[in-house]
Amino acid sequence: MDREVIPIGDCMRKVAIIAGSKKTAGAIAGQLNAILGELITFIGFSMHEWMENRDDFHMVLISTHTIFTRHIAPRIKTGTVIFVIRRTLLRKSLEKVMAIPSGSKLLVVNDERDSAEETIALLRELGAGHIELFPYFPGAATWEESTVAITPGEPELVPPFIQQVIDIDERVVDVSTLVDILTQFQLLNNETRTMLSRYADKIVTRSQGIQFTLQGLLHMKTILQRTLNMVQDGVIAYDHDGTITLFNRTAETIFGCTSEDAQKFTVEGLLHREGVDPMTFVEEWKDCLVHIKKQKILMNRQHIIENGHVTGGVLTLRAAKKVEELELKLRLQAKGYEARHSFGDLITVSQNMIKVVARAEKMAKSDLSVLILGESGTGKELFAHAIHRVSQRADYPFVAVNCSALPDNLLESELFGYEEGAFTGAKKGGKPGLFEQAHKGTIFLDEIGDISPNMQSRLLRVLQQKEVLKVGGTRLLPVDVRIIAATNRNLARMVAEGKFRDDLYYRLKILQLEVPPLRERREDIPLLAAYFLERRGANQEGLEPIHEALRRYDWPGNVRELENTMEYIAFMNDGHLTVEDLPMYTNESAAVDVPHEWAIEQIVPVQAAGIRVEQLVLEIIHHAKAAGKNAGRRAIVTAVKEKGLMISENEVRKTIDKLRDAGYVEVAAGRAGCRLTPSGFQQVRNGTG
Ligand SMILES: Nc1ncnc2c1ncn2[C@@H]1O[C@H](COP(=O)(O)OP(=O)(O)OP(=O)(O)O)[C@@H](O)[C@H]1O
Repeated sequence: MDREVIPIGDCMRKVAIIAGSKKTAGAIAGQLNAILGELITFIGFSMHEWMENRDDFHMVLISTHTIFTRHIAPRIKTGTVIFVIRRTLLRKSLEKVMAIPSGSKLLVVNDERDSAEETIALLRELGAGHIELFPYFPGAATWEESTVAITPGEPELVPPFIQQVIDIDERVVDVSTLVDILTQFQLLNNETRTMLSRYADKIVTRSQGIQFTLQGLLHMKTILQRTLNMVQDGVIAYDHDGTITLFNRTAETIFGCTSEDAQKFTVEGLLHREGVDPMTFVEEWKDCLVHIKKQKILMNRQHIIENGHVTGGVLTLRAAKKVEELELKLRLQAKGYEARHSFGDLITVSQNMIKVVARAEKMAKSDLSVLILGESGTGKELFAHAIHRVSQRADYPFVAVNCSALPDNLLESELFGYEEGAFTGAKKGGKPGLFEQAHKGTIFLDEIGDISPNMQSRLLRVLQQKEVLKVGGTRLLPVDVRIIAATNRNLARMVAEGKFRDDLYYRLKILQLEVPPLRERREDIPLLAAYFLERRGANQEGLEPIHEALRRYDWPGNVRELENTMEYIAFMNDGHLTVEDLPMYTNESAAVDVPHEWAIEQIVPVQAAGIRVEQLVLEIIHHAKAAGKNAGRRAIVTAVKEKGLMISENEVRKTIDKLRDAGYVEVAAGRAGCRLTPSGFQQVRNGTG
């Protein structure tokens, strides 16, 4: 019958035991308290003592069916959880009975007829069919045919004519009743199951099913523990509330404590004791390096999930030796066969970019090819690394190839490898190709838009057939590689113009990611600038004047150009850096051009040309500085002339005074002349923009 479980907190669980006599009830309560007393309190009552409708117990256990039906049933409050206790014998007691010669006739002595008959029924049920048993209790008719009696702990009731008494001790509560009680209180867990199976070992379980299950559990746990003790890694299993359920020998060595001691802690508590932050426990751990007892330990954690819920987990711990292997792995990374960047390395606050990152993370989960489009320096390669790192291929190589860096024939032998003697200069024994090296991993083909038609068809074949043919080879080699390709070229247009194979294009672009240029996410500029400076440990002070200039610049070389600029600034910053010192303004080709409208054919006085003189002078100063020239009064007059305009030196002086008063220029002593302040620079941009 399905009953409701009892949802109550610890320490409040109270169970009444009702039996024929106070003595029996007390004995049963004593047994149960000895087994489950830490979790539940059991109190015994004689059936006469039990008051009608008591409601201060969560459960009532009754010693026999007869007592329940004849005496107690009408006196129990509706809704109370009731069980009739099943009792059995200790294993050693049954062994005594089984040793009695077949055909013997024995009395079974108890305090009441019912009890004596129940004991006989129990002995029969437990397999004592080889002897004849007769009930005996105080007041029963004397019957002297037998000289041997069996009694469950009541030798004082044995009649005097009996010569031998076999005391089979008090009956004990059967494990099936314990299971019922624990289930009802939702207390059936790994710990109580282990306790039950130990108990079941001592008694003769009345339910064979339960006996087998529990013995099986104990047996399995023993085998598991033995097996885990042979494992070289430390293994710790724990249940939903962190209680440690298994702790193997290596774990004992690592933590310097016995499995028994460890099991007094929760897994978090144990790690905390070693100074490992249990907060990191929220997520799954993978190759997490921690220090336990001054030893480098590599820790992995996996959740155990049952029916969609985390019901526990397993921690594995690897000692220093394995860590060395990881260091070897890191050395491999340096060779370029492992992804160095993850999504965490991608700095952005741009909503636009955040969406691209979210798409990339989604794409990473699939195993399809990815095509990453974007201008040079936008972070395409960074995306490729990050995608690999969270993909199912993360534990295998990540091989990056820049397709435009090598001539066609070299790229071919790099990608596909070659057989010995394939061409003059080919290495003895041949060479494996990068596809082969990337087996089970990812190959990143950067600048895919630059590959020749021959390479396009070879690549297409690899994608279609998942096999590579080495240069000079005849044997097809199966490879399992995911391709991530990237280009800053307009592949769709190249396809339309017949410069890129459409079949290859469509295979590559199954998943397509477009990384926006930096000028379309200017909000990222200050963040990236600070990040690059910080990465170099550079002084970030005194750079306020140039922040606006950085934000306004178009960054044709995108994040890479910004990174280089910040490297330059980190090196140059002496606290007096100005906008004019920035590389993009000192490099003439990249400097802000003087706008077209200034270019007037004839020599005309500036005022007559209707030109804003201040703006023109600002432009000229800026242009001169960007070209690395000085911007004194004379130079400005000349520059104005070159534009077909006319201005006197006096006018230039007055204009400069005005500009200085407005805070747009600073006038240096000597030949250096004027230079723009940040607001002067902004004024130039406003005027030209
Ligand atoms: N969002 C970002 N956060 C931090 N660093 C970035 C970011 N985007 C790019 N970078 C850095 O900028 C540099 C250029 O990025 P990357 O090489 O990935 O660009 P790319 O688009 O592949 O360039 P190309 O097309 O020239 O190969 C790298 O050093 C990269 O780490």
